[in-house]
Amino acid sequence: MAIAFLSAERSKDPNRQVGACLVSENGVILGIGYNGFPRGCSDDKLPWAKKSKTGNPLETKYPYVCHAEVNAILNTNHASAAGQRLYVTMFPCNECAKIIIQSGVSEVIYFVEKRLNDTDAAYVASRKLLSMAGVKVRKLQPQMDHLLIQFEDP
Ligand SMILES: Nc1ccn([C@H]2C[C@H](O)[C@@H](COP(=O)(O)O)O2)c(=O)n1
Ligand SMILES: [Zn+2]
Repeated sequence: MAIAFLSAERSKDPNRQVGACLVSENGVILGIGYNGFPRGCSDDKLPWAKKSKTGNPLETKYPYVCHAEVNAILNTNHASAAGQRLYVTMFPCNECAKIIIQSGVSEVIYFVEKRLNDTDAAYVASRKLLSMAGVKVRKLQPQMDHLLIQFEDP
């Protein structure tokens, strides 16, 4: 999870930085991702706004941004994520849940949930899909509340 948090630091999303880390059954790191625009799509040419002043959704980040979970899965060299665990700083949305399921991930370990109530359809649908597909889901109970990384000569 600490690697997922580190990865989230690289996100350019001014409102929310999400990180994910895919590990094998044996705990070997296979892929890391954070939320960002697709490769070759410049951060300077696409909007990071949550809302558009004109009401045009194309002026917001949502149609363009790749979620951290998808990036972590796609960044691995493995054709299938079968048996693997995905650590993610935020509970996955329904679109990510579909990809998590289809790629064969066995377990999702998350840190926080975005949804504020039970009516947020994307997160309710996500839970429903993950449960139906038999993907284990659990909230991390961290054994530490921070991790210090100090850049100095060892
Ligand atoms: N599980 C998730 C949920 C969200 N994201 C990304 C997508 C956006 O860049 C950001 C959410 O923005 P907000 O609506 O809170 O301003 O987080 C993700 O990567 N994984
Ligand atoms: Zn998502």
